[in-house]
Amino acid sequence: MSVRDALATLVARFDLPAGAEDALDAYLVLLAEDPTAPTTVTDPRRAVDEHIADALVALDLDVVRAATRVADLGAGAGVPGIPLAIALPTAHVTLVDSLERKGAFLRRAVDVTGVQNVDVVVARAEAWPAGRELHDVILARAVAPLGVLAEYAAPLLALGGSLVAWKGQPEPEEEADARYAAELLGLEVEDRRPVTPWAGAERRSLYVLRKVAPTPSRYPRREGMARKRPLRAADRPA
Ligand SMILES: C[S@@+](CC[C@H](N)C(=O)[O-])C[C@H]1O[C@@H](n2cnc3c(N)ncnc32)[C@H](O)[C@@H]1O
Repeated sequence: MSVRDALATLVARFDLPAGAEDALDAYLVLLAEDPTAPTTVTDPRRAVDEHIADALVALDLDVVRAATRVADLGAGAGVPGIPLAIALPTAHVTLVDSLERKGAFLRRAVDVTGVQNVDVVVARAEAWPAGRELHDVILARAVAPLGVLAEYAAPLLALGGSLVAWKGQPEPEEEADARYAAELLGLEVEDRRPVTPWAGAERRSLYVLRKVAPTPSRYPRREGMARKRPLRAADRPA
């Protein structure tokens, strides 16, 4: 199947708005042609599956379809935030990455796709106070273990909002740590949805952690701590 045919299939599968196919195609061209693109998946046919379909599969979740204020933490080359911003033109999407060179690429991606509902923030997720409690959905793919993501996301979510995290097959320990972190942060692990973004994709799931209580103001801990000293189930007081 050609790249255009594969994109047209995704447009139909996810009922994407007018103009989405051209915008996604422009994004694929940028990934393929910009030598600074921060991804190893630059071949457009592979990128349709591994970037575009993998991002859009989150539209299977009602919380994502209904989102109005979204942030993609550790957006890198723009996945999943750019494809989802194209799919959800009435949502505002903030792409957050800690590195300026990623921010520069993300700004180019916003330009070439023509998306109007996106802004780019260069900051660490845990050092972005302006984002606190603003979001109904936080997205994260390939950024950190689930418990660490919970600490990044919880303060940024409004009550009732959800962290949606792309995961392969986490070890039971990662899941146990995430459940413990969630308890401390005011989150609840609500769903682990197996997904098949493209034919043949294996062992992929979306975790949904909903914010059910205010996050204590001591979170996030200071920059780098969530990663360096993650909240662990093994440290649960007896
Ligand atoms: C492996 S890349 C994944 C990029 C993209 N989400 C994807 O799936 O293709 C991880 C990205 O997260 C960023 N990152 C790591 N820790 C971060 C943090 N605490 N806050 C913001 N960005 C972070 C890195 O700079 C990098 O661009």
